[in-house]
Amino acid sequence: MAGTVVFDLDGTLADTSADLIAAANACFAARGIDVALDPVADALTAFHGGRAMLRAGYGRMGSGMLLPPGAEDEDFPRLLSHYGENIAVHTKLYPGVEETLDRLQADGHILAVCTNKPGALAEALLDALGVRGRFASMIAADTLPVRKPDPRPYHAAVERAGGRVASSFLVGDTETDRKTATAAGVKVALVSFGPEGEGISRLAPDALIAHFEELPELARLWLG
Ligand SMILES: O=C(O)COP(=O)(O)O
Ligand SMILES: [Mg+2]
Repeated sequence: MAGTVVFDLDGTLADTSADLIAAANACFAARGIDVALDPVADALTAFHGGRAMLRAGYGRMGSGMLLPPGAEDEDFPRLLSHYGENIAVHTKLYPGVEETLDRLQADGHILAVCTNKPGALAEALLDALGVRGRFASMIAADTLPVRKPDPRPYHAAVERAGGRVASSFLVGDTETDRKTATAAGVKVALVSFGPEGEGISRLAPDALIAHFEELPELARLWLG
């Protein structure tokens, strides 16, 4: 019996860190803040989203610099707009993603995306990477009034894809994904090829995957 495999986007399907960081750095430059996040060292922060990157940058400002009130709320839309215009300059699918999606579909599984990226950006990115058509549904940060780790976006991703939550699991990369799966009552596989490496096992995922090639076997085990 086939089931539904739900994927997180940033840090799971695609390494978006360099383009996300470039967008944050453009905001710091526009403000005259002499701070730049590093695409490799700060990748973990990038996978926690735009606001996390802005806060990290502000936190590294010299003590002589003052941030005006509301700076983050002003910079966030600026970051999103810069990012939207440069969404797939450096971004790539992780190794084996396309072959694995092929395999999962050939095994009869339904594929879905549940991301905390704004919907327009998530659509644009999946299109640019040539994989939008693989996913029967895509629930983003602004599709519903709530986002991950609330379980509702996950449930909606499975249901809108035509699947059943009881026969589904999540593939993700952060604590948000771990919490989402727990709240949704499903298993989670966390990837260990991200910036935290095998350290991500601290979140006690039901499985740790070092490569996408491991997923079809896991799907057979968990979904039948
Ligand atoms: O953009 C974010 O906040 C994270 O996006 P993700 O849920 O696809 O990892
Ligand atoms: Mg992620």
